Amino acid sequence: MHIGFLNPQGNFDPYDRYITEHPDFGGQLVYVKQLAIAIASLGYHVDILTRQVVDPEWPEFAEPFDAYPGVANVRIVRLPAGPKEFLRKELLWPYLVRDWVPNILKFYQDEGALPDIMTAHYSDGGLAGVLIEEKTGTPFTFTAHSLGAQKMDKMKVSPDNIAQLNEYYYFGRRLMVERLSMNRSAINITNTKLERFKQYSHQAYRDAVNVDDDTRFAVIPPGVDPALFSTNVCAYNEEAIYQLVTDRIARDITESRRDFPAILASSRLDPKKNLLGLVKAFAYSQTLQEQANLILITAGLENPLHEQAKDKQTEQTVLVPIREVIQNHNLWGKISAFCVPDHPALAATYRFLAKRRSVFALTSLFEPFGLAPLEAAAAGLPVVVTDNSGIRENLQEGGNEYGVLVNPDEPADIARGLERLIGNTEEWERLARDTQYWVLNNYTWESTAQGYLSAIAQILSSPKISRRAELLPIHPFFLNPQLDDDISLEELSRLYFGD
Ligand SMILES: O=c1ccn([C@@H]2O[C@H](COP(=O)(O)OP(=O)(O)O[C@H]3O[C@H](CO)[C@@H](O)[C@H](O)[C@H]3O)[C@@H](O)[C@H]2O)c(=O)[nH]1
Ligand SMILES: O=P(O)(O)OC[C@H]1O[C@](O)(CO)[C@@H](O)[C@@H]1O
Repeated sequence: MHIGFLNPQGNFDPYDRYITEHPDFGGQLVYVKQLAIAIASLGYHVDILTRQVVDPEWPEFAEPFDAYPGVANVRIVRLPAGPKEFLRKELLWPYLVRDWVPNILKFYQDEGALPDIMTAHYSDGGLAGVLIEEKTGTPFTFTAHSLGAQKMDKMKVSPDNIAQLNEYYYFGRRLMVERLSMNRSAINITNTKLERFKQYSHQAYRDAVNVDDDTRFAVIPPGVDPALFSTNVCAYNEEAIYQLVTDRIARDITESRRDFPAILASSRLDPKKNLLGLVKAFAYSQTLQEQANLILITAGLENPLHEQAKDKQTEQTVLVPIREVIQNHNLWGKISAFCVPDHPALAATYRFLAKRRSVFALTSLFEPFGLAPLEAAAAGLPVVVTDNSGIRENLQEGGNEYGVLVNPDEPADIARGLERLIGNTEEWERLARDTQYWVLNNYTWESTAQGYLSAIAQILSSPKISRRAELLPIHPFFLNPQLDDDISLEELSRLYFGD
């Protein structure tokens, strides 16, 4: 069997140099890479279809074909879409319609056959899935990873700010495509039940899919790579990374505090990750400040507390407010922020900081799932996690507790969660040990791959007609993108706020 993965944004670098640096590298790309490799290792042919980027800033993404070293059966296929240079994911829509999808069809026409099925990732992959199926009948699964309506909720989109936010995020296009993708996919794949029942039943997706219909959903949890994230492995540059972290701490933290445990977060600089809430929690709690430093590992910037983000929106919505809290509460010397070069380095950083009983925090305003706390726990850190996340249902599996849940909107509650672990050796050791064991034994990419393969087998053996409710029409903008036809603010408001 031949499976295509539709994933236009970000890119796939065989050596993972950019996972912790690239602005559009996040959980989804880790997920697609690991899943593709796991499926291929079970004997299937996989193509990861992505966008060709010819850009001196990201030179590794220019070649049309690539592969992961030592991995058979996975091709990375890069096809042009619009301008040559890297574009953030929100700007890709028209180029996917005009170039990327036609280029995919041409590529397979030249090869003689299309894949048997596509797996589409995120709304942009979903659009390609919809258009390819419309033209060729090739079915697709849809994995949203993160839905626009929840992002809008947490950004507090209102009639007053919707126009301004839509200019940057293109929420109209995103919601419209998400509705189409969940409506027309053969199966929607979610990380958790909560994602299926709660996130997909947002009113913005009404009439697109019935969340109670078991034939339309498969809940398949993601995995963690134990060759990277565990306490029993060493990164190729383990000692060098320990030195890098020591140097960054020495650069930012007052001398007498440099050996303190860390409250550690690692994420993209996106407002939804709520690093601001974490900084506020640290500012709120004298207990935390007396016993720990706050360390923020953020993609792309060497010195985020002092260096401007490349993107104005990121600077204004994430970094400026964080610096204000630090300034107003006199937290300089207690906070460090930096980036690490790659995923092995991130794992090494976790191991280094676990030795001093640090705690990992993911305080996102909302998080569809959250690979980051799974990775941190696998590398030996206990985790404090937003209760507005898909992973929360897993953290409390079978009456157990594998992490401390906190309300991301309440800095005092985040502080309470952290205080349970910082300086509390017994509790720290219990949670670090139990959570690591649980993650490494339950979250494997092989079982994610098995979940996809059984969903795919079901799709390929069932008659097409039974897979769908009423089909939603494809909006004209996604057939031939003309600005005049773009999803209007009225359409977006109707979708999001209801009639
Ligand atoms: O500065 C950085 C940059 C990247 N990473 C890595 O990026 C990934 C982050 O993944 P995740 O925590 O899952 O967040 P997102 O990038 O936002 O991923 C989306 O897709 C994931 C897979 O479906 C879901 O788990 C998320 O909830 C969803 O928001 C992890 O592998 C991290 O190691 C960092 O930790 N720090
Ligand atoms: O915050 P959003 O827009 O929902 O996007 C989440 C997505 O962003 C990325 O982290 C980076 O583009 C993807 O890996 C992930 O699926």
